[in-house]
Order: sequence, then C-alpha cells, then structure tokens
Amino acid sequence: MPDTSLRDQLGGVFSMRSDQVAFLSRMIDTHGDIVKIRVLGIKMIMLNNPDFFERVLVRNHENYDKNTFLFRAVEPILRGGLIGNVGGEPWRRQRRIMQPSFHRPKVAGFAENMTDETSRMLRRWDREYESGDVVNVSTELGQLAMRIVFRSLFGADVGSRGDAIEEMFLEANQIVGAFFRFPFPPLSWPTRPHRRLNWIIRTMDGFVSDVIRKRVASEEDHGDLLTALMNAVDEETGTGMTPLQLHREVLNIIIGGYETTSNSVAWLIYLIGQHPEVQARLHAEVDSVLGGRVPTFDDVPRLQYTRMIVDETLRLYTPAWQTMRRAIEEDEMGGYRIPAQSDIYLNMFTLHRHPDFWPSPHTFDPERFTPEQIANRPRHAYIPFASGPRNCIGKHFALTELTLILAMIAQAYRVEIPDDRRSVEIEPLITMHPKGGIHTRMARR
Ligand code: HEM
Repeated sequence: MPDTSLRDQLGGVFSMRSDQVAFLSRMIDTHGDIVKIRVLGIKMIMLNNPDFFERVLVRNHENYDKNTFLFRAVEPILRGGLIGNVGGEPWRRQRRIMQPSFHRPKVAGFAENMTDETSRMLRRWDREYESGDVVNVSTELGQLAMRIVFRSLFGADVGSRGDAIEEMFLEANQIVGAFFRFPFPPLSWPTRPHRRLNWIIRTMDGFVSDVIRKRVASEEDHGDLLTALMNAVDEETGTGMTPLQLHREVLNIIIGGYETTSNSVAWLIYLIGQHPEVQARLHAEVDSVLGGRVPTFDDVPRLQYTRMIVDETLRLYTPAWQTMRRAIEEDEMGGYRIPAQSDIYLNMFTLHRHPDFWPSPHTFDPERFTPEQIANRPRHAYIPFASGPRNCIGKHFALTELTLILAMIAQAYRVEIPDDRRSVEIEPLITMHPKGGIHTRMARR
C-alpha cells in the first residue's frame, strides 16, 4: 500500500498543525485513493474513493467500529452517546430507541420551530440593521441554529441561558478543534484550555440535568424531542433509556445538530452572495413557490433549486468533514490488504472534491444536483451525512432546516459579499468553519 515518505512524516507534524486539509490533499494527490498516513506515531489508512467509503460504511459495516483514537480522544465529551458510541449491540439498541424520534412526521413537527426562530431573527435584522449594512452572519446564524436545536429539544425550557450556552459551545469547539489538529497533550491533561473545557462540560451537564429533572417531575408531554426521547422504548425489549443515557444523548444531539447546521448556513449565504446568478434563480423560486408567505414543511419538496444550492454547499464545505473507523478483522480494498485493527481515516472534504467525480471540483455549481447529474455519479461520491446504518440520525432535520432558513433569508434579503470579504479561508475544526466568519452586505428586497 502507498505510504507517506519519511520527509512527509516529519513535515506532517508541522503541516497537520498549520494546514491539515492541504497536507491530506497532498498525500492523496501524490499517492492515490488509498494511502498510509503516519504522523507523530499515529498510523492510519486514508481512503478517498466512493467504493472504499461504501465498503467501510455499508457493504462491510459490521467489520468497522468507532474504537479509534479520534473517538477515544473525545470520549470525555461524547461519553457513550450515539455519535461516539463504539458500535455493536449497545449502539444498535440506542439507535433503535432514538430513530423514531427523527422520522419524517417528527421532523415535520419541528419545522415550525425552524421558521418561527428564523422569522424572529429576520425581524431583529430589520430593526437592528440599515439596508446595505455589512453583517457578520456567522454569529447571527450560530445563534439561530442553537435556538432551533434547543427549542426542538426542550420546547420553552431553554430560557435566557441559551446565549451563554452558545458562547460556551463555541469556546469548547475551539479547544477541541485545536486538539484535533495536534492531538497532544491528551484532553485529560490539566492544561489551561483543557481545564476550561472541563468547566464548560460541567456547566452544560448542570443545564441538561436541570431540564431533565424538571421534566421527570412534571410528567407533562411538552411535544418536544426531549419528551419523545424520554418516552421512547426499544421495540425489541420494551425498555427505554436510563436518565444517564438520556442525558448523554441530549448532549450528543446538541453537539451533532448545532455547529454543523450553523456553519452550513453561513457557507450558504457566502456562496449565494458570491454568485448573483444563482441568487437570482433562488429568489425567483422562493417568490413563485411561497408568494411571500412563511414556508411550511410541505413546501420543502417544492423548493427544488433551493435544495440544490444546499446540496452543493454541503459538498464544497462539508461540515462533518472527517471521521474514523477501526477494521475489526482483516479486509481488502482496491487490491490492498487492510490489516485487522487498522485505523481507517475517512475525509469527506477531499472525497467531495475528487476530480474523477466532480469536474472543476472547487467551483460552486448547484447544477451538479439535478436528478440526471446525481444519477450519473456513484452514490458514495457524495456523503455529507455519511452512509449506511451509522449515517446521521438528524439528516432530515438538517436538510429541512437548511432549506427553510435559506428560503426565508432569500425571501427577505439580497446578500452581497463586499470585495474585501470575498476571500474566506476554511478553518477545519470539529466542523468546517469559515475563518473569521462570513461578512455580507444585506439589502432588503
Ligand atoms: C448539515 C448538518 C449535519 C451534517 C453535515 C451531519 C453529519 C453527520 C455525519 C457525517 C455523521 C456520521 C459521523 C460518523 O460516522 O462519525 C453524523 C452522525 C450523527 N449526527 Fe449529524 N449532521 C448534521 C446535522 C445533525 C443534526 C441536526 C442532528 C440532531 C438533531 C445530528 C445528530 C447526529 C447524531 C446523533 C449522529 C450519530 C448517529 C449514529 O452514530 O448512529 N446531526 N452526522
């Protein structure tokens, strides 16, 4: 199997810290779609081909679990919740219990939270900004995504703590993101940022325990995700979650559902602001489908071009851009032997820009997502929500949210990226951030 040279192994220590994505892209350009990466004593096999992704995530998924250094490293944060759960029967049971709470009818019920919160944000923009003001939309959209996930989970119980919790989340993400770029010292070492991270986790725990405790005492059905999860039972055993497991899953849902969507909307705004012709078509679609009214869940399938913009944005700036698996038994891929116990590194950012499947891969072009073009590509060339049994449980929630938010912003505003803000670097933290945020000129339509 192609291997990183000694020079790259040594240089990789610096490169992974300064520009991880460029380093990994270079390894693929040099060696092809399967390559051994070795940096700082960490060994992993990086894959970059739709067939290989399909093998790991779908066809031979039973052979791959999450017992990898990446998930072990974030265990103090995810603590056995669905995202980092190693796999096997404990994961399967949790997923069985939780899956119905994310089915279509449930998501339909959350759509109103999404449109209500977006309307509130737009009304505030109308009050606070003059038409033509330049706004850092990343901050605004972070708040919006947090409010939507909190309101969907806790109904009215979020209260005034939402803003403080959002700030803590951002800070935690910076600390963990820095750790991912350079995983030393371990999170368990009491450095200043790691102590701060622990404090944030304890504060979040306090908040979540508080809400759950009140809920258990009240026994009321609040019609939110928390109630659904509290009442959810495993259809095979008839048992539900313990309060501790529920607590962990709530935190995993916040972690899975906040940053990913907030960054996606920021990139959406950036890309339509850079492409006036796409924005004009978007405006034409939302005007004709919605005629000025607030969209509903049933409008989502009709907002076809809006959805194509969403899909193309998730390709270019795929939020959950990397993950890992461990090969339990030996396997084979592309004629190469994958030894048992290998760490497998899956990078969706490079996969989604693979030149064999994406002509002009770095160009924004929503036309890639017409039904004809989708049919002409291998299915696993595009997997922003992963694939197979461990795909994103919140996929429909997220796609509904992104489509509704984009449609509502487009109904109200024309966005334009000022010349001095057009070049935005990616910041690969846990999710793919726009470095310094997205600044746009917002003109009321
Ligand atoms: C644009 C938005 C989103 C993207 C791109 C995204 C992406 C992903 C990906 C790639 C995975 C698989 C991770 C892996 O295999 O290591 C995943 C898992 C997960 N996501 Fe999302 N996600 C998004 C939104 C959400 C939302 C809104 C929620 C919850 C409301 C959520 C909750 C979860 C959970 C709980 C898992 C773990 C599932 C399991 O292992 O069974 N995500 N997500």
